[in-house]
Formats: sequence, structure tokens, C-alpha cells
Amino acid sequence: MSINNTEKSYNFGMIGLGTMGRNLLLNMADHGFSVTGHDKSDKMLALLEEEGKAHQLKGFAKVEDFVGSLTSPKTIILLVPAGKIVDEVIAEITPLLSKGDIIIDSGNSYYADTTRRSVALKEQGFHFFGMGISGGEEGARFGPSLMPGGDKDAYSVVKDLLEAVSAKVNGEPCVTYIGPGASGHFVKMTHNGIEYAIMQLLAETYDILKNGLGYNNQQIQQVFEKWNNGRLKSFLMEITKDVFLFKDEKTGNLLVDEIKDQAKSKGTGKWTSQIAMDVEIPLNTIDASVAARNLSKLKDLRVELEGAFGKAANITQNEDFEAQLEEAFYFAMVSAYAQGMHLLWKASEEYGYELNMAEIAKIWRGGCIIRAEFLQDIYEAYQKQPSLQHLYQDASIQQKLQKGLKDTRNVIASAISAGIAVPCYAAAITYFDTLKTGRMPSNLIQAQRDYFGAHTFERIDSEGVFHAEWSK
Ligand SMILES: NC(=O)C1=CN([C@@H]2O[C@H](COP(=O)(O)OP(=O)(O)OC[C@H]3O[C@@H](n4cnc5c(N)ncnc54)[C@H](OP(=O)(O)O)[C@@H]3O)[C@@H](O)[C@H]2O)C=CC1
Ligand SMILES: O=C(CO)[C@H](O)[C@H](O)COP(=O)(O)O
Repeated sequence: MSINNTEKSYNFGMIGLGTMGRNLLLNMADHGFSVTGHDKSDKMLALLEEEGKAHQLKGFAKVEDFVGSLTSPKTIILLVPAGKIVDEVIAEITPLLSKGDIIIDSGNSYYADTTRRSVALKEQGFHFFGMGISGGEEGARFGPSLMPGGDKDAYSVVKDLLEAVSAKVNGEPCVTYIGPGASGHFVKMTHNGIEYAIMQLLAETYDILKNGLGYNNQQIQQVFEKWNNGRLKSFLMEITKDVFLFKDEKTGNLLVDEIKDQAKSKGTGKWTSQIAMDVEIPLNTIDASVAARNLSKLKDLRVELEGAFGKAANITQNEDFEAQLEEAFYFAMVSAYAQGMHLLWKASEEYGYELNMAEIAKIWRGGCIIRAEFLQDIYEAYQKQPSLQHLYQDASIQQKLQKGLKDTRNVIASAISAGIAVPCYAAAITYFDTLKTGRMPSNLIQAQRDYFGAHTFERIDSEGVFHAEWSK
């Protein structure tokens, strides 16, 4: 059965019309592209009913009709749940496609799956690329940040479409060709790792304000609102401040107070930490945010241990505490972005992604969940020094970190003294302190390894490896 079918052919097709696919399809239609959709359920019918009059939308309930309606090269974007569904959809459509046709997986697919799919589809003569998308429902509808990576020839076919539908900052589209292979999905995964850390930092700040300083939700909203008018301006700060005033229809209370303190996840944050471990890049702040979601799930154990050890105390505040907290947030936020960029720097080398770090920062300035004023600073840092290993090496960022360091230490020490859990803040300062330690105590680790396992050690004064008979 076809829906709103005509004899017309369509240039781009979307499979998966849920939160993201539906909105991106509407966005494409808004920009005058001739598009059609398909979903395994009857979502196309609902979409046509709601939006069909206002938009030139077509849809097909049968995948054969959907594929058949596309002009060549047939170009299909997938926005279905990541994992085996992507393989199932690819297996369903490839017999209906011809060599040279293009498949774009825009879901949050695991980068190694994208590498596997790229190789397999290339062997079959298809063009394939993995494209990260960020911006949620609103972004997909009115301008997301897009991270396409893989087959460059295929990118040239969809470049105009992607540039048209993406968010714009200073008139420039928030999309760029990221690089070969699974680089698009790797960059999106890293984006989400940073997202986890910033979200957790906002949550820890809420805890400090609420339980440390005794602020109510309105007061917390005001703090975030004030910060959002300054250098901390970001999409996550913006939406978080709104949460504190949102009323629950059911109880009439503020909804935030009615929500369970157990955070869920779909995996991208965990993958970021796992892969960073594989390529030996430390992501202390991001790792702490992944672990914090897991800690949140241990509700019964947390309640039991609160009974045994007691609740956190108040923070004895001085009048500057709020301003110091702003410095601490800035400091910790920088660590999250710096760690993500450091991972990308390493991945570029390790996997041959040839990443342009400035361009990545540039396309994250708009449309995506981690868009923030600070991304302009990151963009400028990598523009000045394209091969910069770490953001902390940038002189202007060094100056800002140095300025807030004393306040940052004071805030984190005060929270820790009061027993308020600040895993990301603590990780941020520890990460910084370790990175600026010229001689770490790791000589002792090597001595221990050699003592119990004859793993050998290296000496400062001579080349080569050595072993000592420690127990003699
Ligand atoms: N939501 C977000 O903010 C973001 C999501 N993403 C990623 O984008 C992808 C899509 O996410 P989202 O839109 O939120 O997910 P949804 O679950 O809202 O939408 C997915 C759609 O795909 C449909 N679907 C499932 N299997 C098939 C199939 N075999 N053939 C055709 N359609 C199918 C689903 O139908 P049914 O419901 O009937 O199963 C559903 O309508 C995911 O990988 C997600 O991680 C990326 C960025 C942001
Ligand atoms: O990609 C996204 C935002 O950028 C998705 O919203 C993703 O689902 C968020 O991750 P999680 O569900 O693990 O919190």
C-alpha cells in the first residue's frame, strides 16, 4: 500500500520515523527537498495526517514501494535504533538497491559496527556512511549538528541537503565531512561522552546549591539563568534552568522533585570511556559521569549506607561562594571538552581519521546538545594550532584556568568536606593536577610491578630495561 502515492519520484528517503527521523524528514521537506519516508509501524500515516497538508510529504508502508519511489542514486537515511535493527534494515533494503546507491546510518551506532558495515557494503558496491546527528527532537526539526564520515563520493551527493537542513552559526552550516571510515560515529560518540560529563556537572552543581547551600528550586533556577547570560551560556544550561520551574500536572509540585534519582543511558557515554581506555587517553571527568549514572542505579544500597553513615552536611558559605562555584563549573566544564578533544586527537592518529579539530569544534557551536559559548574558544584554539594535542596547552585557556583555580579548589574542597558527592568536579581537579605534575609517583608503580612480577623498569640515568631482586 502506498500513502499519498503519486507517479512522482523522490530524491531522498528516510527509514525510521520516530523522534529523530520524523523531524529530520520534515526539516528536509521544509527546505524544498523531495523526500519520502518509511517506518515499520504506521507512523507515516500519523505524520501525513498531522503534517501532510503543510508539507510535501510522501510515505510508503511497504519497503519495496518506498525504495522503488527513489531516483538514482537512491539515497536512504536510517534513523532507527542502533544495534541489530540497523543490520536488519540494511539486509532488507540492499536486495532492492543497485550498485552506487547510498545508505546513510544517522543513528547512534557503535563505531566498530559502522566500520564493519562500511567494508561489507563497499564490497557489495554500495556507498555507505555513518552520520552522527545531535540536537534531539528540536534540532532534527529545525537544524541539527551533523557529523558525516565515510565514503566521500557519497558525501558530495548529499552535501547540499545536509548543509541546508543543519543548524547555522554566523551563516555557516553545522556540518562538515568528518573523515574516512567510522569517524562520523566516533565523533558523535565522543560528543555524547562530553554531554554526559556536562550533564553530571550540572547535576552536582544542583546538589551543592540544594543540599550544600539550602537553595530552593527557584533560587537554583536564578543561578543557572545568571550563568547562562555569561561565559557558561550553553544549551544544557539553558534547558536545565527551565527544568527547575516546570510544574507537574499530576501533583502541582515542581516536576523535578517528583522524578526518581536513577539515571538511564543508551551506551554512548560508556563506549567513550571504554574506547578511551583502549587507546590510553585518560577521560577522568567523562568516566566519572558514566560511573555516576551507574551509582544512581544503586538506590537501595545508597539508602542503606546513608542510614549507616549519615547524610551530607551543609556547606559553610561565604558571600563569594556562588561566584566561586561559577569558576569551578567553568574549570570542570573545560576539562570535559578538553578530554573529549584529546580522545579525538588520538583517534585521528590511531584510526587514520584525519580529523580537523577546528572544524569539529565549529560544527558543535550550533544545533547539538553540547553547543556552548565555550566552543568558540575551542574553535579558535585549534584554528591557531591545528595539531594541538591538548586544550590546556592553549595560552588563552591556560589564563582562564589559572584565574579560577583557587576558587575551584575551594568549592570542591568545601563540597568534599561537607560529604556532598561531586565525582565530576573532583575528577576534573585531579585530572588537571595530574596532568600538570612533571614527576608523578609512577616510579613506585614500576618498582612494585618489578618486585612482584619481574616486569622490569626503566632508569632515569641509563637506557634499557632493568630488574632488581627486591626481596633480597
Ligand atoms: N532521540 C534523540 O534525541 C537522539 C537519538 N539519536 C539516535 O537516532 C536513532 C533514532 O532515535 P529516535 O528517533 O530517538 O528513536 P525512536 O525509537 O523514536 O524512532 C525509531 C523509529 O524506527 C522505527 N523502526 C524500528 N525498526 C524498524 C525497521 N526494521 N524498519 C523501519 N522502521 C523501524 C521505530 O518503530 P517502532 O517505534 O514501531 O519500533 C521508530 O519509529 C537512534 O540510534 C538514537 O540513538 C541520535 C541523536 C539524538
Ligand atoms: O545522542 C543523543 C543526544 O546527543 C541521544 O539523546 C542519546 O540517547 C543520549 O544518550 P543517553 O540516552 O545515553 O543519555
